[in-house]
Amino acid sequence: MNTPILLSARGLSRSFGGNSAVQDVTLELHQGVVTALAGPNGAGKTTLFNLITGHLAPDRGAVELKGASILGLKPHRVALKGIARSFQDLRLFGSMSVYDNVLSAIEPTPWLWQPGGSSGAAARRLQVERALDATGLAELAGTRAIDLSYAETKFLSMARIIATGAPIWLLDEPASGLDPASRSRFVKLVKEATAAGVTVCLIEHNLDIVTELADRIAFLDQGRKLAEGTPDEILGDAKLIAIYFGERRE
Ligand SMILES: Nc1ncnc2c1ncn2[C@@H]1O[C@H](COP(=O)(O)OP(=O)(O)OP(=O)(O)O)[C@@H](O)[C@H]1O
Repeated sequence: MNTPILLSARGLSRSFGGNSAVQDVTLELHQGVVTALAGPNGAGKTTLFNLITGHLAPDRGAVELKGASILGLKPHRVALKGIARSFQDLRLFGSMSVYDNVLSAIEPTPWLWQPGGSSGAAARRLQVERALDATGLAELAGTRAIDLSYAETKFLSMARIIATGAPIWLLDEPASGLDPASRSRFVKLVKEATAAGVTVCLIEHNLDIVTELADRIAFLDQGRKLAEGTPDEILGDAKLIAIYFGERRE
């Protein structure tokens, strides 16, 4: 990898009771690079995100952003440092409009990263409008989130991330359940962001999307990182593919 390491997680471990959800996992995210976390259900992918973003505390390990530890920071502090994330359950405000859902991600409260730190109301409106344009939601700005289609809610979740201007995106199954046309739009959106320098780590089960988007794949199984490499290396490894599909069919 030729670009600098932005985010580095080293030796992360976390157990729940006797269940080792994440065991000694090391992951480095390089600037502008798309890294996919792949692996069967229960492999530890979402837990790894939670350990990086401060939603869970690791039993062991380190997390550094540009060489400075962010371990122990609360999730909103991690977000303020420019690490935006999405959730499988999206966490939208159902009774609020599309516009307000996005605006709430960048209100001048200390819970999300503010590019420049001092953007005024007009600048925030512009950020919201740009994020809605980028995600194709501009015409739905006044619609309540609860009235959106499934695909539209997924793009609204992306719009909330885009509006923050955060340079690092951690996306948890952002394209799951999308129809082919929406999937293509999603792929284009991520490609545009990475072309502009955004660093992306995504959890994704759809191997077509992984192949299209990922520069690197980290493959997890039962809490351990079994392998990391290019999509060709990982998806061409018969043993890993057997683990992936074998476990998912159980
Ligand atoms: N808060 C929790 N309490 C107890 N066990 C948990 C908790 N969070 C995760 N686990 C367990 O940790 C393991 C890893 O779960 P995790 O959700 O990280 O896997 P995953 O790879 O993201 O799976 P999926 O692809 O199904 O989303 C699983 O065995 C899960 O049941």
